[in-house]
Order: sequence, then structure tokens, then C-alpha cells
Amino acid sequence: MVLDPPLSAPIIGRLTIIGVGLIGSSILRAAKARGLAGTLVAYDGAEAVRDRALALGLADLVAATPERAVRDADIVILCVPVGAMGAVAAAIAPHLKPDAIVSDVGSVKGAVVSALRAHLPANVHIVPGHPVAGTEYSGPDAGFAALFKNRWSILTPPEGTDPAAVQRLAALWTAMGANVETMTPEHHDLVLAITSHVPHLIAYNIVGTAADLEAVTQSEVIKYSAGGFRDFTRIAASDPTMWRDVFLNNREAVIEVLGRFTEDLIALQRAIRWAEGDKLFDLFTRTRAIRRSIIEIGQETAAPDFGRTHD
Ligand SMILES: NC(=O)c1ccc[n+]([C@@H]2O[C@H](COP(=O)([O-])OP(=O)(O)OC[C@H]3O[C@@H](n4cnc5c(N)ncnc54)[C@H](O)[C@@H]3O)[C@@H](O)[C@H]2O)c1
Ligand SMILES: O=C(O)C(=O)C[C@]1(C(=O)O)C=C[C@@H](O)C=C1
Repeated sequence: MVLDPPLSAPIIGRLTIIGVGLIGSSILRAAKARGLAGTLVAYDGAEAVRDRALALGLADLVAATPERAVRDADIVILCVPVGAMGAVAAAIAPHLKPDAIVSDVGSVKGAVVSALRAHLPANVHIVPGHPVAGTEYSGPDAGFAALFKNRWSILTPPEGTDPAAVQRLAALWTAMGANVETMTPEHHDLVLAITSHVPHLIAYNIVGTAADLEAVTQSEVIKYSAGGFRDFTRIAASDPTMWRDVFLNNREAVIEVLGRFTEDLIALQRAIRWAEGDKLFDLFTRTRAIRRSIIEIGQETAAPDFGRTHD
């Protein structure tokens, strides 16, 4: 997957990325590859990450403080774990220029919107976002420029946000290859609970259960994990800080979806207990069709409408 060639002129003057991990470094790489900003600035709370960002040449300036990083920035994107968004917003708030756009890439939106609004001044534009693209790896070495190509980037601007600011951020994501969609934070959090958050919880749980089972020793887990279990271990290798913060900040939607999921699981358990093969066969046929339709439209990250019925 390759990005389009560089633009003839930048579309942003100064772009600042706070948090140079998988997502932050991917934005820097994509922006650099396509020449999207006049000046690229990076800051990370960890000195080792700042040193690595310098060594990798990810930005024109790797700032030593958040204050310095956001000075004169036209767009600032917070790429830190969801639980750190409020503290970062508080640290940069007094140093932002009027009319700057402040965005983020957090996997949860309602809690982040509240955290940003609580700390940022009224003279900046808050346009929260979430690129629905990632991997199980973290850190500045894990990023790559084409991460967002043909993936969704969801923007959740609070009511009353200047449409021109939303448009400028959308243009940045489009230039990085993403397809942009706008929705409310609440809708985002419910959709992502089913398509991303609960699937991760299921993966963490099944791998934990397997590891705890006496009969399945560590070596057997590895030895026989060529099939479906291996896919779960990939997801369950995702960053613990990031995912702790996701679940702590999207509790309501995750608990709602988990309730539905648990009911459906119990129904499957009953079908197995009573040897109701037709029920199992019907569900598996329906889910196979969903997978095939996702592949057909080339959108492996699209949210399927499961349309499950309860008995
Ligand atoms: N990993 C994914 O698949 C994925 C996909 C989409 C969105 N996201 C979201 O993107 C954000 C970043 O995730 P990531 O995978 O890039 O994480 P990461 O662990 O690779 O990088 C996060 C970086 O933030 C830095 N950081 C943490 N607290 C900080 C603070 N207070 N001030 C400055 N820097 C700080 C860390 O040192 C680290 O370098 C999260 O909010 C996550 O929910 C992740
Ligand atoms: O592909 C993966 O490894 C991911 O988990 C990426 C994934 C997802 O669930 O789709 C994870 C969290 C994000 O907020 C967005 C994307």
C-alpha cells in the first residue's frame, strides 16, 4: 500500500503531534511523505521516545516541552492514551495560538470531548477524531505512512464547531489517504464498542482463560495456536495502557454491548447443550455471509449490522 505523491504545496503551516507512538509517528510519516505541513513538530512525554523521534527524523522540531511544541501551531493532534488527554490539554492550553485547531486520535470520544472542553480555551477549535486503523504494536518505530490509507477517520466535532475547522482537519486526513466520516461522540462510542472495544475484551479474555487452564500449558498454547486462537493472541498483544484507558472511558457502551453479547453466548451454550444443530448452523451461515460481504466491498473495518435475533 503506497501513498499518493507529495502535494505541490503544504495545506497546513505548522502541525504539532503530541505523543509519538504508533499513531502519532504514522501521522508524522504520512505528513512528511506527502509534504502536508510547512513545519512538523513533535513532542512526547518520554525522553527516550523524543530521542528516537529525533533519530528517525520524524519531525522538523522535536520539542523538549509541550509548551514549546504547540507554540504557533495551526493544528495540534493529541496522540496519547485516552486517560492522558485531559492532562495534556491542561499543559498546552495557555500556549495555544487563537484559532488553532486541537484534535486527538483517541479510541473513545465522549470522555475525550469532555476532557478537552474542560481544559482548552474558548478561542481554539476542538475537533476530536479517531482513525479506525492500527496494529497491536506501539511506539515510534511501529508507525508507517500508509497506515490510514483507505481506512475510516471519524470526526466528532461538538455542536457549534466552526465548519471551516472541521473541513481543514478532514482535508488533512483525506490527504493521508483516509475516508472521513462525521458523527456524534455518543454514536461513535456505541459503534466502536461493538466493532473494536468488545472484540478486544473477548480476545484478552480467551487468551487469559487459555493461559489459566491447567491442561493448556504455555508451550501447548504456542504449539497449537496456528489457527483461530493465534488471531486472538495478536489482538490480545495490544498495548495494556491504551486498552485499560479505553475500557475505563467507554464503560456505559461497553457494558451495554457486553450484556447483549452475554445473552447471545448463553443462547449458543443452550443450543450446544440441547444439540440444536439448526440454530448453530443458521448463525454460522449468517456470520459467514457478513464476513464475505465485508471482503467484497473491500472494507474489512466496516461495522457490520449483525441483526442478531434473540430467542
Ligand atoms: N493502537 C491502535 O491501534 C490505535 C488506533 C487508533 C487510535 N488509537 C488511539 O491513539 C492513541 C495513541 O495510541 P498509540 O497506539 O499510538 O499508543 P503508543 O503507546 O504507541 O504511543 C503513545 C505515546 O504517548 C506518549 N504519552 C503518554 N502520556 C503522555 C503525556 N501525558 N504527554 C506526552 N506524551 C505522552 C507515550 O510516551 C507514547 O510514546 C490512543 O488514544 C489510542 O486510543 C490507537
Ligand atoms: O488492527 C488492529 O490491531 C486494531 O486493533 C486496530 C483498531 C481496531 O479495533 O480496529 C484498534 C483500536 C483503534 O481505536 C482502532 C483500530
